[in-house]
Amino acid sequence: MTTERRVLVHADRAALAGSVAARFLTKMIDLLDEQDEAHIVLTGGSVGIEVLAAIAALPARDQIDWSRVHAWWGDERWVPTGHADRNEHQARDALLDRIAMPASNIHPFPASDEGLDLEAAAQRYREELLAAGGGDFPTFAITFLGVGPDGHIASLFPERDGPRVAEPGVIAVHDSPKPPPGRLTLTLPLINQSERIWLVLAGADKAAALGLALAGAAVADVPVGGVLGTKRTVFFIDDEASSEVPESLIAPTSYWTGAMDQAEWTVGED
Ligand SMILES: O=C1O[C@H](COP(=O)(O)O)[C@@H](O)[C@H](O)[C@H]1O
Repeated sequence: MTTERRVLVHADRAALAGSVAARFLTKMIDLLDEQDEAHIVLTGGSVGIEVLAAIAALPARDQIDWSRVHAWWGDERWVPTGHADRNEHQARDALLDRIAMPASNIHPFPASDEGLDLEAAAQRYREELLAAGGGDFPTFAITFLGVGPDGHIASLFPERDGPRVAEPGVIAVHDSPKPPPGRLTLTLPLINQSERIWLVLAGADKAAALGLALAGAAVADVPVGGVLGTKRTVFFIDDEASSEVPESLIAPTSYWTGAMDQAEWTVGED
């Protein structure tokens, strides 16, 4: 376990998405050289989906054996199958429909039209995770998280019960302050079992939450402050989001250096 959190600042959100996409593909190629399969966790949110689209745009995506990759989600909005607000729907549109990942490797949360209530849906996702991990939760190689202006991650919102849940698992959320009110989310202890957590956020409206989180604000008030992967925790941000980040936390960064169709980028250790 490392308590180190790195902040990599990019000129703008397009540079950020391209840089994260390139790092992701590089890391996946390395991981799949070392292990049979990898479980990844996707996020919704504006930058999270832009990152997925940037991955889809890189030719290096075809160097990944996607049959050895399993995709999960950190949270989902309680709306029907195919609804435009579903994080699953947006991720399929941006990336999953464009790569050769087998359908059985894609693990969306249940949707609101599947005949389950929120609690039963959370339980079903928990069971699916445990089955994939052979009785334990799978080890997530890379977990993407967006961050809301209020400091929420996944569907763990400030001043709600979710960030206080102390057990690794999946919970139902009935009172999300951001619509829709019903959601499903991994708990913070389960998110923190991820080897690498890559937070992606951009825009001046995220700067205050990020600054508070890095300054050690209480997790119940600023949930993103409680995020810590077992190997790496990296905040990929744009310049606008960086205004309240202490200088000492900003790593000498690696910026995207090439056009989206070139395999040219500089990467640090992830
Ligand atoms: O509702 C959600 O919002 C957050 C952040 O979204 P953003 O558009 O402000 O970047 C996202 O991380 C989460 O997965 C999603 O359900």
